[in-house]
Amino acid sequence: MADFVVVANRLPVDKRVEPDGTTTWKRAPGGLVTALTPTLASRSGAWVGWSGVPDSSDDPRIDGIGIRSVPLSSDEIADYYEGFANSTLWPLYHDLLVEPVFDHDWWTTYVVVNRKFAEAASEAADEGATVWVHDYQLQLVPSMLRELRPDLRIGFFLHIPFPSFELFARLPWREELLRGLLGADLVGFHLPGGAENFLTLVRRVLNLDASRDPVGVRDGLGTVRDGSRTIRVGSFPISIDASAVAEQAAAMTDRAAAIRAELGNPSTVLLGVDRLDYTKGIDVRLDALDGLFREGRLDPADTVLVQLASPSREHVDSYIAVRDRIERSVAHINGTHGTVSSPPVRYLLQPVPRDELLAYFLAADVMLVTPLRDGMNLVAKEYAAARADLGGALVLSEFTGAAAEMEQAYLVNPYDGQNVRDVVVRAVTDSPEDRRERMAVLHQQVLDFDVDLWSQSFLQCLSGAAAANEAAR
Ligand SMILES: Nc1ncnc2c1ncn2[C@@H]1O[C@H](COP(=O)(O)OP(=O)(O)O)[C@@H](O)[C@H]1O
Ligand SMILES: O=P(O)(O)OC[C@H]1O[C@H](O[C@H]2O[C@H](CO)[C@@H](O)[C@H](O)[C@H]2O)[C@H](O)[C@@H](O)[C@@H]1O
Repeated sequence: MADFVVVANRLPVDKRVEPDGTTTWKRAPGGLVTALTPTLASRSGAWVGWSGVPDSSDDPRIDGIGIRSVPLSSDEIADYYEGFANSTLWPLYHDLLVEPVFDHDWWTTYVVVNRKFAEAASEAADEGATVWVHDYQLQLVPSMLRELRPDLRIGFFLHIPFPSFELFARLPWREELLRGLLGADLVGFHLPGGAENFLTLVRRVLNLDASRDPVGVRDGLGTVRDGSRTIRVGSFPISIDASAVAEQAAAMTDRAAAIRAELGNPSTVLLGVDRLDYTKGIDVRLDALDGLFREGRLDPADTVLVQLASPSREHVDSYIAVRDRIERSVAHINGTHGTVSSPPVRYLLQPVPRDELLAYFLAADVMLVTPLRDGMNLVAKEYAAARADLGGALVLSEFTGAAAEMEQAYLVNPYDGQNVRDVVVRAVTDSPEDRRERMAVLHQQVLDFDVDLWSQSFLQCLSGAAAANEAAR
């Protein structure tokens, strides 16, 4: 039984089946795991989640974290994960970048799978434990869990944007989803705008008393009154373990120089690092590069874009389509502007080891982060943390959560191709002093507002919110 339980769609471990048939587990390198490991280890913690493969129920113990697998069948993965989570909620919450599918069978499976997670959390949690539920895949878990275990302190955090009334209200299951979230004592979003959208929806869809004041960052919480309970609503921008990133990156300078040499020592190295997702705007930066070569503003013989993409949600139609689009665009640029020996775009569709990724950050003159919509975008923060040398420049879409904090980046509107091209040229050609000044602010900013601040501020607000509800009870 655990005193602190994290519930997330994915477990913080990767399962590997070796060639001889044995199974090994490795801690996954994600930010959430890094953020929560100290709390999990110090409070006898457990993590409830799915292994990422069908029908897996092993419960390994990693770094003092108790793992509790929620086994999902292939049909459940298709309807809950690829279907309702990633073909209904993901596109709807990301401003309809593709058309969301509304399918009643997917919804039924979403309810069934959310109940499995709630039951597993209920079994893992000690009397009065704190349970922190994460993300859009599990929005029904807070209320299901509260019904099973009224003694628990329950927090919920959404990692992706939370949409306006006009978008969210299209969901046939809008009331159920809002009610699901209201099982928590504290509901957290990256940005105040998401929290304010939630308060408006609760007022208009459920007719509950919800505060109207602007929500602050890490304080100035909103409130919803639901019977005798008060649900707090706040903004907690996630971050990274910036000092660890800076330290690891500092050891990679030789490899960074070797990467530049492997690329033919061009004057300008541009870099993109993303999950292969249509929200990330990989095509936006490829179009900009094509345009800049055509306009003669960048020289294809002396410029290289390295695009590191990690495969994601590969069975979902919209992900198959975006992969096709990107690969055609890479071939077009290399075919039109390159030579056999020096293609201007180097594209990799595979996850890159962590150290190597940090070396690419150091090797890049300009990092291109151009999503059409993104809850936060940790890549932007990792790049700024890695550049303790104050080199490099960050081009950052205004439509990321990170842009709200990283105002010294070269901000772009990814929907305005002309603007993207102009800003990329500025980031490449600005004086070294101007670029250094911007990077100094960004680097310090990610060191000051790190992932520890994110988790501690959320957990502190959760403790206050839950204590108030317990007193009222
Ligand atoms: N090709 C890649 N190889 C290795 N790691 C990657 C790759 N692409 C993305 N990542 C890592 O995955 C994480 C992505 O987080 P984020 O930018 O917040 O977006 P999302 O969670 O939507 O994928 C970062 O830690 C980043 O370093
Ligand atoms: O689990 P997957 O389906 O493979 O997807 C990976 C994760 O993608 C999403 O990440 C979001 O969270 C980041 C951290 O808060 C944020 O920076 C980013 O903007 C979001 O897109 C998703 O929300 C996670 O649940 C997935 O695990």
